[in-house]
Parts: sequence; C-alpha cells; structure tokens
Amino acid sequence: MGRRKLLQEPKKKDDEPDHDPKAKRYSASTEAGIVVSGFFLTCCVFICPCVYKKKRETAPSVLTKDPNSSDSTFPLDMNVRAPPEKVPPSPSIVSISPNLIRIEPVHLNMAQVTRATRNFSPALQIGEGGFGTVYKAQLDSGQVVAIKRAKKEHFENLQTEFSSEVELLAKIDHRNLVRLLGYVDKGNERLIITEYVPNGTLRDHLDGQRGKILDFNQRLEIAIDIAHGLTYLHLYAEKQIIHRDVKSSNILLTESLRAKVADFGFARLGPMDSDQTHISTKVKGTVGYLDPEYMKTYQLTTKSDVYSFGILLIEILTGRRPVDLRRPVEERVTLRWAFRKFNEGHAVQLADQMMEEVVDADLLVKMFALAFQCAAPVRNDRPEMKSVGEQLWAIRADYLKSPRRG
Ligand SMILES: Nc1ncnc2c1ncn2[C@@H]1O[C@H](COP(=O)(O)OP(=O)(O)OP(=O)(O)O)[C@@H](O)[C@H]1O
Repeated sequence: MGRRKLLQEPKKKDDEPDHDPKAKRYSASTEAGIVVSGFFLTCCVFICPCVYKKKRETAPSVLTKDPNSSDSTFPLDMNVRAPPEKVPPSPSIVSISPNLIRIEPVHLNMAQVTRATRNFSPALQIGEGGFGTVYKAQLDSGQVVAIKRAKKEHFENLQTEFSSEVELLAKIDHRNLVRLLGYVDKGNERLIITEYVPNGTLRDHLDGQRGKILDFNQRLEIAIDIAHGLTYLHLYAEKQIIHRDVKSSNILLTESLRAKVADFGFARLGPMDSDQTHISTKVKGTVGYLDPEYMKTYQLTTKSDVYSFGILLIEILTGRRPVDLRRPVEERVTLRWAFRKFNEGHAVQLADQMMEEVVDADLLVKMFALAFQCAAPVRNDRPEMKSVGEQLWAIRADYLKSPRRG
C-alpha cells in the first residue's frame, strides 16, 4: 500500500503527460516530461531495482539456402535454438505438459500453393491486413498453414532482398513467435507461409468474440508470452529484430491460450525505404501504439516495441483499445485515461469489467505501473523487454501466492 501511495504522490491533475498517441508530433512539454520522468523513476526505484545488462548472444551464423530455391520456394534450413537461458520459461512450460509438435518448414511451388488455397478461394480467406490477404490452407501432407499473399499494388515496390529477409526470419524458432515456414517469390507473386494459429487474435478475445472472457491469470500469462517473444527478437535472434507493429491484432492465440507474436519483421518485407541504420523516412506502425519519440526522431530502437508493449499491456488489463472514439472525450485515449485514474488511486477500477474475478489491488497496481513505465514518453525511461518479462514473471509469482486467486 505504501508503494501505491508513493506512486500517486507526485501527481497533480494537470501534470498528465502529453503523450496522446494521436497528438501530432507529440510535443510533450518539458515540464510534464520532468514530472512524468520523476514518476517513472519512482516506479523504477520500487518496481525494477535491478540493473539490466543487455547481453547479446551471438547466434551461429548458419544461413543455408537451397541453391534451387532462387526463383520459387525457399527451403529454409532451420536453425533450431534452445530458448534463451536468461529469460524465465513461459508459464505454460511449467503448468501444461509439453505436447511439443515440431513444425517443419514447408516446400511449396506456386502450383502447390494454388491447389492448397483452392486458387485463393475467398472461402479460405481468414483475414486482410496491410501486407495482403491471409488464407488458411491445408497442404498435401495434411499440415494446416496460413498463407499471406501480398497485394498486387505492392509488387513493384517490394524489397529486392525479400528472399534473404525471409530466410533470416524463417530461422527464428520460438514458442511465442508465429513460425515462418516458407515463401514463394515468383513472377508477380510474393507469398509468405506461416504456422497457422487456430484461436484468433488477442483483440478477438478481449472483445469477447471467442467465447469465455480471459481471466486475470490468462491475461498475465499472455503478457508474459508476448514479452518473451519480443525479448527473443531484441536479444537473441541472429540479427536484432524490432517488430514495429506490436498490437493486439498481431498477437495470435493457440487453443491453450498461449500467445504468439505475429508479423515480426514483416515491416522489413513490404515496401519500404532503406532502413539498415534504423533511421527511416517514414514512420510505420499503428495509431495508438506508436512510440512518440520514434515519431519525433524517426529513429527506431527496441524501446519503440517496449512502448507499444506498454500500450498493449494497458489494453490487456482494461480490455479497451488504445484509442476508442466511441467513448467520452476524456476516455478516448486509453493511456491518458488510465494514467489519470491510476494516479487518483483507482487502479482497481481500470481492470476490465468483463473479468469476473476480483483481482488483488496490489497486483493491478504493479502491472499498471509497469505498463506506464513501458509507455514512458522518453525512451530512456523505458525498461528493456527482457526486464519487462522478468517483472511480469515476479508479478505472476506474487499472484500465485495471493489468497484471492481462483
Ligand atoms: N498465422 C496465422 N494463423 C491464423 N490466423 C492468422 C494468421 N495470420 C493472420 N491471421 C488472421 O488474418 C488476419 C489478418 O492478418 P494480417 O497480419 O495480414 O493483418 P493485421 O495484423 O490484422 O493488420 P496489419 O497488416 O495492419 O498488421 C489476422 O487478424 C488473423 O485473424
């Protein structure tokens, strides 16, 4: 409780940070910045007392390409790697008996893809996104996959290094990342074949479109899964990957509600400017999740994903979209609304009303404080993704001890 008070103390109503994700150019005032930084510093003192050392693992540089794959498909040698040791295991490793199914890369040519998708039948269409249309397809082997077909208008502009990018992404094998299984790059077609994840998006679940509403424990585990997936991309992938579009519709859930981050690195595959330096001339991402500092400086770092994760964590806890124009004006930007309520001492009221259980106030305070810390306007105030996973893991340990559980 003392902790909670301290979190509230320095706040005044008009001290609210100017990091409305919709605001143009994010002209956060210095004053608000200082106060908010102070707040996050306070959070840091209480919530993340550890010093984080970023250890970048050097991955074995095996990048084997099938010499026959140049014009059509992609046999991709899988560089199967153990999960990073420093990251605590995801909850379900502990709680669910591992029923591990090895997902193998697929080897398809255009004719096989056409057959598997019944010539891109609308009946097999499962979604539409920025990259193109997504189909559910069953291969001759019986394996069910998702096939993304790039929109025709993007063909001319697609990166020339498409295949090498895909090969890099295809080596990534982590339980919390949607596995890329192959691609077809032939003539006019750019297709990406990924693992099919059967239980819809996190947003569908928060909207109650998938049956039972997620309870607190499931939300916490999903948040941990996402943190682990992102930590892997930031720290342990052969080449560091910044997702750039972390959001609830890019989180897919399995039947057992394990979360998998989708579309990682896809920003690198679509039409884009040369971005080797991570300084872009165009900001990419989704309104509401976009890092204000990235919008100001065009400089992309892993902390942009941390910001989006903070917004996503608030979404997971409140059930609310980051921006919801159907709400009263003061509630439209969820971050601002939640931050204000939190500072007024009403963290409990922020929890999604659809959750039936009464969640321990201290746990909610810790989770929201972590989310706000991730969504700090200044990137230096945000923790690394790895630390976020560790903090969530510690919150989960507290939750398991809490008397109200279940
Ligand atoms: N691997 C997959 N398994 C199952 N369903 C998928 C898979 N990939 C995508 N989908 C479905 O297709 C929809 C569209 O996905 P896609 O990634 O193309 O777009 P998006 O994430 O909604 O939008 P954006 O392009 O802005 O990221 C998803 O919302 C999801 O319902």
